Amino acid sequence: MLITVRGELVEIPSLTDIKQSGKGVVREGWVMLKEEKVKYLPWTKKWLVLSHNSISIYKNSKSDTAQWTILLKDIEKVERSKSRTFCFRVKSKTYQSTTVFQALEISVSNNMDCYEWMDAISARILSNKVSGPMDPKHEVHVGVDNHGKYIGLPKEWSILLRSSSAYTHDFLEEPKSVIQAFDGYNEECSYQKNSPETENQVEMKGSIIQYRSPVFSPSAMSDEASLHNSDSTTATSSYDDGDQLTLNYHVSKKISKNSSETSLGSSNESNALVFSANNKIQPVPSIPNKNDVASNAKLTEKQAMEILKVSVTPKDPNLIFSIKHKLGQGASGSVYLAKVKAGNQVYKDELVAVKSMDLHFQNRKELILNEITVMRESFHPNIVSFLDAFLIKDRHLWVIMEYMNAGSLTNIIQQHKLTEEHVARICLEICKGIQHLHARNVIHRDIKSDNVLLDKQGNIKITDFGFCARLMDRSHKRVTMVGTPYWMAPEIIKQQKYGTKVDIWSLGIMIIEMLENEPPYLREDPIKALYMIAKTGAPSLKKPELVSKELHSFLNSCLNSETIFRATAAELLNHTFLRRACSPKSLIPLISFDSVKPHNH
Ligand SMILES: Nc1ncnc2c1ncn2[C@@H]1O[C@H](COP(=O)(O)OP(=O)(O)OP(=O)(O)O)[C@@H](O)[C@H]1O
Repeated sequence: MLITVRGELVEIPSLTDIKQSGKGVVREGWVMLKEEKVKYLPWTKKWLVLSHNSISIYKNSKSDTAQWTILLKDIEKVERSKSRTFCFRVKSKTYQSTTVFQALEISVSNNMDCYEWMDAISARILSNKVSGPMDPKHEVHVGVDNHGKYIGLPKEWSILLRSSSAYTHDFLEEPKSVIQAFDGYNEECSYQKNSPETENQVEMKGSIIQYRSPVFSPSAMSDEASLHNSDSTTATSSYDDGDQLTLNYHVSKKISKNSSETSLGSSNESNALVFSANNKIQPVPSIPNKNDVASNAKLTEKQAMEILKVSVTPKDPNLIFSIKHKLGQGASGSVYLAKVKAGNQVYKDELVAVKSMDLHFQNRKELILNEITVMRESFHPNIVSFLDAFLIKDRHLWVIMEYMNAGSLTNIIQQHKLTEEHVARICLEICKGIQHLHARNVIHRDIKSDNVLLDKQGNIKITDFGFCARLMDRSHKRVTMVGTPYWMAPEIIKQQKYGTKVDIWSLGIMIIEMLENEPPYLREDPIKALYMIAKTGAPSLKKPELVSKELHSFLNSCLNSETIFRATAAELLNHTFLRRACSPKSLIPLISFDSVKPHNH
């Protein structure tokens, strides 16, 4: 079908075409909708279909011809709306032409459905803004010529380096260190395109530049919606209040070592980092091999799904929990605050945190298994407890965790000046959690303030086990480059064999965060930060004179480039500095602020 959009003829495929095309339907279901400006028009029930490049409105699920199609590239933003319960607004870019609507209000059956529609549309809007190359292949061999210049750098790396302050005399003086940091990125390139997340990224064996999925602020509704048929979920859920939602794009660049390892079933390890918009970097998970996860087998996607299916509780979580609002957005999904519905005796807490992941958009399902397995097995007062997991329609995985009602240590660091007694308490609790993991030969690999959560009683716990690795035994070492660059130990960056002590280095960096509000080199480009860590080793404090001897000594025990001289968690627990720890109660003034405001990006 041809329609006119801003004077241009645009071909709109029929629903049969969309379904038969390789990309297919991303999401479809019944909605109530109306055009915002046209007040007198009633809400009408329509069949909404999201494809990779458009949203189409059909009379019902059997109609083949769209009544209306909106190209995603014409959408300016997606935000929560208070016009109706479980409602969101799709706002088009302002055009002169009257052929394009200004804003569509879409109401669905429950809060989660609303978020999932918004997330799905937003991810697609982003992927329509950034399109990656299709299927190029080439060999990349990086080297240094006689004049000290790089030769053979992948184009993406050149761009990154050129746009990076790292491409200055520092790097030009020591290109070998740069190459050492990038070592392993020199294999055959391949590009992947298959999910909102991967579609937003150019991926090759040497690097992935990823534009991360949009992040929403939390929900804004007030009462239970009347249920109308939605294909997306069948049960109702109730929610509490919240604020207006707006859509933001968090752009991130992701770098991984071996994209071949991203294919499921590979037992190799991957080097993966996400460079996020605020110059923080998040890791892209490595494919677990036989030492990761509990499983000793190479997992295909199908096998991972089979294991997931038997690992979850076979119930509809919507009948047990009501979603209140969004707490935050992670790389693999969104985290919501949820209330356990009345009459449920299974969960002792009234409030829980729900991490919801759309498996359709997860091409590394083993990592989710990794997270669930380690959390489930790591029951400890300093590790966020796993409570349950559910799978909705074999697609939406809900991981239920204990709710940490004071948010992350990052929030606290940003709002308060911590005393050494506070720092000692936090280190003591985190060391206990790390020791518990290390005693089980588990390396967390992503210790940082973002992954330390607190509650209002002053309890401190480690979370985010997506990147952890299990060693065969304590003498076993790994080489995978996983972590968040600013917190990464030099041996990981240099691709040397490493063990549990990488977590101790990251703890040292987290102490610097607590003292100076941010880790060293945060203001540098991630690539330069990697280089600086590899080159400099232990970073210096900005104002060492303000720090006690005990804390200096503790920090030095963590931040020793020579791993044999770096302390173990057990050794740190005996360090005199930790004897200065304040009581958990003394942390309460730090968390009395509204630290867990609904997610508001
Ligand atoms: N148990 C919890 N209680 C309270 N807030 C939580 C809990 N778990 C996560 N959050 C919050 O939700 C947000 C996203 O968490 P998540 O673990 O998904 O983030 P991430 O580590 O960035 O993502 P990913 O694990 O997908 O890479 C964070 O801001 C975190 O503080």
